[in-house]
Amino acid sequence: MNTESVRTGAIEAPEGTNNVRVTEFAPLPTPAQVRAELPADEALGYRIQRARDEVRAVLDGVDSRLLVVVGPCSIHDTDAGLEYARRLTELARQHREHLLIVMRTYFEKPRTTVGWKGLINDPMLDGSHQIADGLRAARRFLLDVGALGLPTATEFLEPISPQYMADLVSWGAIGARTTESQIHRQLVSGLSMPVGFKNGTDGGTQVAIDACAAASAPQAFLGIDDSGAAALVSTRGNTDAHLILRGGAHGPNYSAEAVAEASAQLAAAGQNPRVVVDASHANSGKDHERQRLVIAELAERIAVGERHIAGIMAESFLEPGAQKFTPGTDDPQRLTRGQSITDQCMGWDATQQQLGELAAAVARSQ
Ligand SMILES: O=C[C@H](O)[C@H](O)COP(=O)(O)O
Ligand SMILES: C=C(OP(=O)(O)O)C(=O)O
Repeated sequence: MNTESVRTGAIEAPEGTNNVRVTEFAPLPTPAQVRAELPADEALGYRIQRARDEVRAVLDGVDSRLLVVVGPCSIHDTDAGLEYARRLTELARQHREHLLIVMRTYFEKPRTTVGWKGLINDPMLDGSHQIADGLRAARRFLLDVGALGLPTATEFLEPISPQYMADLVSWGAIGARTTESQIHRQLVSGLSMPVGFKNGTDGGTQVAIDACAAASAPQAFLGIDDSGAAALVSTRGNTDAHLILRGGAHGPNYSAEAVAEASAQLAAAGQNPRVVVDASHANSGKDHERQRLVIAELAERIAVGERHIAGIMAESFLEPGAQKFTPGTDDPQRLTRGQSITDQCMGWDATQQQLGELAAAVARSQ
């Protein structure tokens, strides 16, 4: 049936009603297969458990350090990503008394409209969508970063991929575009690590506070199990859900007043009043130079005793800024090494300096 046959009343031979717009179903390896191919050893498992406990302690204010979730907007080149991880490992050691540094290892990108959707979705960066390879590449990268002793952070964008790699992640995020989604709230209720919900793209914090309440409750929903089979998933609830302030359509929300207001809203809702502040996204107008100013202001406030800020997020890579990249149009071989192909990032020198300032601020506050 098409609009012409509706207009004329002509009856066409039925083509079936199922999956009319699907062009292909390509089987993927199961989560159990990928985890068996790329296993985590016992020592790494122990370190991940410990890092999750430390993140929880910082979020709860039991550990007086500052959580710092820092790294590229997205991982598109695992070799450059690993070079960044090695450098960050050194900084994490240097500042371990004051900062708990967790590396952003983001493999799934939500897009405002269309664009490259991350290493899992398109690991060849050419629109070929070799997702089986993407899942393996993401897992391998997490293992390599884990082997350096650096904890990892990622955004969970949909409910299938976590089965392939969430065992290697110490801190998770739900993005501004999906915080209101019941699917994501249910997912978080079963995730093993602390997870932050971003405020909405309009700047609204209530959706994220509602998300924390939904995620902390036990849930039952449709998912997949280790063998990739559809399953009824029943969860205990994630009591480590928290709020991330990332600014919104009406501007930033990292001011002392905005943080205090969000914190009071959280407390009134019975949620953790301590928040993570994202120095990037709408808090910096997606301008990497502005992240520096945001972090400098937050450091000053932390130094003089502001207690509602449990953590800071920043986007950073080897080179400053970002380069325009469209899969299928631009040549991945011509990309500048170590520079973001999604949001603008601080370069390495600025990153070193900003983390130093944050560590000094925490030291002054203690
Ligand atoms: O952090 C990533 C981006 O802000 C988000 O994925 C949206 O990006 P886009 O507006 O370029 O699609
Ligand atoms: C997509 C991200 O952020 P937001 O959801 O705040 O836009 C991100 O942190 O990569």
